[in-house]
Amino acid sequence: MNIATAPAATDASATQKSLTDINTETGLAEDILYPRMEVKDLSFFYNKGSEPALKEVNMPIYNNKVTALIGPSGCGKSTLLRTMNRIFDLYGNQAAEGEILLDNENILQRGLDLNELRSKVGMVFQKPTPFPMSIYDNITFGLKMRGGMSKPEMAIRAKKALKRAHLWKEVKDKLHADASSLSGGQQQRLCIARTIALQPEVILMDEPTSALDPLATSAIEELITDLREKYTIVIVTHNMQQAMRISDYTGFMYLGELVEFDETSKIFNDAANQKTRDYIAGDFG
Ligand SMILES: Nc1ncnc2c1ncn2[C@@H]1O[C@H](COP(=O)(O)OP(=O)(O)OP(=O)(O)O)[C@@H](O)[C@H]1O
Repeated sequence: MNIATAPAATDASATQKSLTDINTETGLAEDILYPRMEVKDLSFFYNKGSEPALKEVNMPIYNNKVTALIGPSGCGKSTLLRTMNRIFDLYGNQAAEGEILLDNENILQRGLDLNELRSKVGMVFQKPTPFPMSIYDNITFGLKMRGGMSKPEMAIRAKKALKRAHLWKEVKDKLHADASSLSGGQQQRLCIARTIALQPEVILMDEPTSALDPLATSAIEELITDLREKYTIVIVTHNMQQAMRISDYTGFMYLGELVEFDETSKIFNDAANQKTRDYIAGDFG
């Protein structure tokens, strides 16, 4: 495995592709691993001056990998996820300290264009949240808001996003039907398609399958595994089996701290920290 630091990026589409390198032993081209995002000494306060919900968290988010955040209820998983596209800016009394670098730029800096940030760092929530409009309009809504795209271009982008979200075949004949007519699992794939249509660099997922049945869950898991080719994904999950199945890296959190971060196989088979081992073994949580 090759590890490199993130290249300074000026063009999102250019950095969307993973860099490749030639493995000197095998002679084959392979991806270079680098942190697409880096969380540095991050502390987060829901109320200024109160106990922090995150305590000096440091963590890389590697490009074109799935990173899972696990830990007992209330340990700060969702809080960490939400700092990564500054959803917390929606509420006045909250504060973050430290840095989160996205392609070497600190996204916590003042004056950052939050709409631009959120189109680079998309988010999928626990419950499917389709807009009250047609399937097609759900996909093109963000594109229209952003502007600069013709109708035919938008139609091509929408089709691509629906295909990539494994939904095209199921909806191609009813694109103008109301999104609420879809099943829960289809609605969640629609929300993923809506996020993908904006071509983000990173996709954040907050327990995206917890409201779905096992069949819909496995469709989303398969989709996440596919999406990794093009996107960097961070997922919060309560489901240990799911973290094992779909993630490359796992961070175990406890009481606002990132206790351990490593390759998923290491965390689940040979964690360095006793607390992590106890949690994985189901001793608490
Ligand atoms: N809006 C809020 N205002 C004040 N405190 C909050 C708020 N949201 C979360 N917290 C607190 O921040 C801490 C971390 O919460 P967070 O939701 O990030 O945990 P979590 O690990 O995602 O939990 P769960 O697995 O139950 O979703 C908890 O102590 C929680 O009570």
